[in-house]
Amino acid sequence: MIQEKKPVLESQITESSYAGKELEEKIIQAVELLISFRKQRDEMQIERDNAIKEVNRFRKLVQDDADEYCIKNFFSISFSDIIEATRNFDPSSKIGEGKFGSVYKGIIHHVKVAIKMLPACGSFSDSDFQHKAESLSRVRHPNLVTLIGICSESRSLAYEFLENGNLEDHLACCKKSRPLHWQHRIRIAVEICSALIFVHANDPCIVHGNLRPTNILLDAKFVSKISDFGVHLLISQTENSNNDDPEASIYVDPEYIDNGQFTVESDVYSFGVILLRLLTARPALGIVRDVKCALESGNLGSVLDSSAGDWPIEQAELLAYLALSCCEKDPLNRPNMLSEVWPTIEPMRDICKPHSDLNTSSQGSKGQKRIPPHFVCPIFQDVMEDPHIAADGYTYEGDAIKGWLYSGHDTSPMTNLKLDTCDLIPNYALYRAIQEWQQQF
Ligand SMILES: Nc1ncnc2c1ncn2[C@@H]1O[C@H](COP(=O)(O)OP(=O)(O)OP(=O)(O)O)[C@@H](O)[C@H]1O
Repeated sequence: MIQEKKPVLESQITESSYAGKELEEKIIQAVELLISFRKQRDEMQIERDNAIKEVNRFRKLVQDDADEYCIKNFFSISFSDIIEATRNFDPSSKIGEGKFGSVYKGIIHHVKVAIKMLPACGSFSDSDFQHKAESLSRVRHPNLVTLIGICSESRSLAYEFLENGNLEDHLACCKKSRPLHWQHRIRIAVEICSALIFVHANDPCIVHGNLRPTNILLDAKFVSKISDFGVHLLISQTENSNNDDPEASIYVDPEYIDNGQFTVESDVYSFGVILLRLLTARPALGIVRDVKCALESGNLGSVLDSSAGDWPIEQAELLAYLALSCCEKDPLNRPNMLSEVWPTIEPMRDICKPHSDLNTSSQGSKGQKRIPPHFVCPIFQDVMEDPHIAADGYTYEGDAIKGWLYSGHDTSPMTNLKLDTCDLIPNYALYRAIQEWQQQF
């Protein structure tokens, strides 16, 4: 019996010894593969570490460049410069009067500026004031009026000068201001929203706290910019509480009146009242009630400002409801700027022509200059003011690409491919080229 099974067993032994050898070889191969994978992993880790170092070095370069850019574009002004620019505070140089003091126009270091005189006797030292103002000047956005210099001695702030005055004058059609077309108004709403999202996301968060149409200024192309943001940080508490303008109080969050604290929701409230003013141009007093009544009776058209042209009723209603929700008494019931207001109003930009097409005839001649195509934002189709490079290598207007990304896109607006990163890098070279080109006209 055993003799009979012997050949079978022997062949099985031989087979298993082959199988054993095969397994051994496979194990050796697997170990070799493992060693080579480990080697590759180590090499890749080194590559990754080097790439991180490179990215950090690049980020630092960009940051240094940004700091240098801000420093170069921010200057300390002597009191004698202020006196010269305002022609010794000549009334003819005065362009406005706010709750903190007068505003003059003038030219400093060849730059046209608006000089805001703050109360001289603040509770901050000159260096504290300088430091705070410099930090504010670094917060830049195309829809914020840029603070370009200060005089600590006289507590003066020099801002970029905006040619088309404030939004209040355009809504009230005073000081020879013309009514704005509804397309302008919707764009202005989108721009204010974008700037507010930006300052609220700043670290530390900046709440405007005094948002109203006199603080929304329009540049030569009718692009709107919020002025005075952060000014309350440069003024002592007592000076800050000095607000006896009844018109201004209509824009103030009722919650602030109760607890004395400005919050992000306070700006949402003021934004709501501004939106109602853009729609109706009615006096701010009673505007919430009037628009509510008109909506309830299904007759929003009766309160819309007809001097703005034929409002698209669907969008106007959407804006009116949005504005009313911003004006809710309880801050918790107000919408979030980024997640609720922006997605509602940003798409409306599509029905508005670019600012340049809406300009009045006085800007007509500017349309004749040939615009280098790379100066034009692929999204806004307008000359860029704040060009930023995205991960797809294309340069866009900062506001446009931020809006694109904030609204949840992670693809390139040009190639439709997924972006490796949502990081944006300011394109200073292009910015300077555009500035130089614009100065030729
Ligand atoms: N950078 C600027 N460019 C052009 N005009 C400006 C500029 N800054 C201010 N002005 C003009 O001066 C006016 C007064 O400005 P200011 O900010 O002092 O006061 P306000 O906005 O009327 O009120 P508040 O003191 O509540 O801010 C503005 O409404 C605007 O017409």
